[in-house]
Amino acid sequence: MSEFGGFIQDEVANDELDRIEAAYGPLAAAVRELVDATIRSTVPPEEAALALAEVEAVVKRLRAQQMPGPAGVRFNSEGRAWNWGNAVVGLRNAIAPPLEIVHVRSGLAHANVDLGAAYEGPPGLVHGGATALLLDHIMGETAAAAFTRVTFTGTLTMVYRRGTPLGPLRLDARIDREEGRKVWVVASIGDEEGPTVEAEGIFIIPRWAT
Ligand SMILES: CCCCC/C=C\C/C=C\C/C=C\C/C=C\CCCC(=O)SCCNC(=O)CCNC(=O)[C@H](O)C(C)(C)COP(=O)(O)OP(=O)(O)OC[C@H]1O[C@@H](n2cnc3c(N)ncnc32)[C@H](O)[C@@H]1OP(=O)(O)O
Repeated sequence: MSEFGGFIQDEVANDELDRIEAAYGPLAAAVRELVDATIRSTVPPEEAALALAEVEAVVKRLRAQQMPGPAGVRFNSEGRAWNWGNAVVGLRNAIAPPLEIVHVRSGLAHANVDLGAAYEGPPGLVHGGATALLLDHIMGETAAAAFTRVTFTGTLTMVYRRGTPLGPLRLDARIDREEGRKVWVVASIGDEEGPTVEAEGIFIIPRWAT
C-alpha cells in the first residue's frame, strides 16, 4: 500500500471488492434500518433491553477483525476507487443515506434521496447541518470534475429558503466558474415544490495536488 495526500493505493482486486461490497452493503443497509427502528420503536423497555443484548452480540462479531483507523479513500490500479466510510456516500456507513450521485457530465450532477427520522432537526424537517452535509459532498464531487482532480471545500454558503421536509428530495449541483485553483459550485436541495436550501461554495485544488 502507498499513500498520496491521504489517498491510499490498495491493490485489492475488483472481484474481491465486489464480494466485500455484496456482503457489507446489505449489512450497512440493515444497520440503517436499525437506526430508524431504534428511533421509532414503541416496544416496551424490557423488549428494548433484549434488543440491546442482540445488537451487542453483533458488534462483538464484527469487532473480531477491524481496521486500525477509518476506512479512508482507496484506489487500485484496475481503476476502481472506494470510500466505504464516507459520511455521505459510504457504502458501509450506516450514517450515510447513502447519496447516489449521478454525474451527468463533468461539472454537472444530481441525486435523489429519501431522508427519514434519523435526519430530523425541527419537527418533521431535515436538520440544517444534514442538508449542508449532503450539499457539501455533492458540490465537492462536482468540483472534482468527474474525479479528474482533488478538491477541498474552502468556503461554503447556505441560504435556507424554507424548511426541508423529511421524505423524498432532490439535489442539483453544477460548476459555475473557475479561476486558477478555485472552483465555484452552485447547488440546491429541495422537494417537488422546488429548492429549500441553496448553496454556493468555493472549492480549492490544494497546492499539494498540483
Ligand atoms: C491520486 C489518486 C486519487 C484517487 C481519488 C479517487 C477518488 C476520489 C474519491 C473521492 C474524493 C472526491 C470528492 C470528494 C468529495 C467530497 C468531499 C466533500 C468536500 C469536503 O468536505 S473537503 C473537507 C473540508 N475541507 C477542508 O478540510 C479544507 C481545509 N483547508 C485546506 O486543506 C486548505 O486550506 C485549502 C486546500 C482549502 C487551501 O490550501 P492551499 O494551500 O492549496 O491554498 P492557497 O493558500 O494556495 O490558496 C489558493 C487560492 O485559494 C484561495 N483560498 C484558500 N483558502 C480558501 C478558502 N478557505 N476559501 C476561499 N478561498 C480560499 C486563496 O485565496 C487563493 O486564491 P488566489 O489564487 O486568488 O489568491
